[in-house]
Amino acid sequence: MAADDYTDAVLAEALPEERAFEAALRPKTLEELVGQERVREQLALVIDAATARGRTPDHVLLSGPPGLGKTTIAMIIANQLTAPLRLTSGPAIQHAGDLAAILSGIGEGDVLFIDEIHRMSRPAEELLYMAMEDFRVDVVVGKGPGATAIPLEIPPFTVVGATTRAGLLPGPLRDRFGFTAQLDYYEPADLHRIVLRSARLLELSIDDDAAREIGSRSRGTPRIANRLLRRVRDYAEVRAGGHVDHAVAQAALELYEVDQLGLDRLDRAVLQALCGSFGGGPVGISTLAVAVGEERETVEELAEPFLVRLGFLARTPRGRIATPAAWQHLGLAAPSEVAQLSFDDAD
Ligand SMILES: Nc1ncnc2c1ncn2[C@@H]1O[C@H](COP(=O)(O)OP(=O)(O)OP(=O)(O)O)[C@@H](O)[C@H]1O
Ligand SMILES: [Mg+2]
Repeated sequence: MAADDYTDAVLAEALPEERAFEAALRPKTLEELVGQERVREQLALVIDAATARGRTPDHVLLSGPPGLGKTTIAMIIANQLTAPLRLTSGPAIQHAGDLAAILSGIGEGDVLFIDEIHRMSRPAEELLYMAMEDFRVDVVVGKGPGATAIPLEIPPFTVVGATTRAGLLPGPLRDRFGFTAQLDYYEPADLHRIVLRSARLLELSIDDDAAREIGSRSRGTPRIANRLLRRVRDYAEVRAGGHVDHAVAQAALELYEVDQLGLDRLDRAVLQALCGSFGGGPVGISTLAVAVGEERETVEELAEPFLVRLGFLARTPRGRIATPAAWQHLGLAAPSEVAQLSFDDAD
């Protein structure tokens, strides 16, 4: 079975076709942003203090898993500052010259959003942190003995960096951010509100308990909540006259093979192989991948993190094992020795 035989309903990364849809649902102000109370309050303070002083705010680093609102918050920051937003991304800045070109076009007070900032090249990183600190950089033109450094003054501006891998940022660059927001997975109550809000924007009629059901299957991730809502909407339009009640939401999610906890077909296949074929483990990840007909990377990157987060799967020095909760989720009785296992970290 190939990867695309599995549903992509619960993929945390954005699917190419959903950009416009996502853009339409993005909150535009901090007040509209659901959840993340601490981050919201801290950011409001950063923005208000800067506005009161008539200065550009500190550089902001947003870190956290895909789909939790980093791009959304970057746009909100520019919006609340009524500042022009310039967008770029780490992979687009492979040479220091790429960044110098961007910096030379910066205006006073601009917000420069650098998505996937951990993927910039090392020379570009160095140029960036000089620019962030001193608002000037030396752009080296030419090579070898004939090379000359041309100073470039940059008006005060604010960098908003986003990363799913804050640990990969070099210390000196990380230190240039005056404010770092670490985004966490959302609570079911927040996702419930996000689904209701999105339904309102989509002019979709939905019952409260249906919205809660969709939220609770969204793996703590607003992007997944919005995607599931869209699929439920399709189902409701074609099969149920457009209105989403609890039964419609449940039937649609069942059709898309997203279970009560947000596990999809691949997640369940992994758990079933682990508990069925391998008696709960321990089993190596490669063997487990072969058993579900997948690449090792697919299992490791798509299924395992969520199963570990749920406490269904543990990585031990001898291989992956199923926890008692996993057996329970599959409706199976765990062998008695599982209850006594200790869960060490494999790496
Ligand atoms: N706090 C929130 N309240 C309401 N909607 C949200 C919130 N956070 C994210 N969303 C919605 O979830 C979707 C994904 O958010 P966003 O694109 O900002 O995620 P991201 O962290 O930038 O993801 P990636 O790492 O893939 O770039 C957007 O459509 C946005 O509307
Ligand atoms: Mg983003």
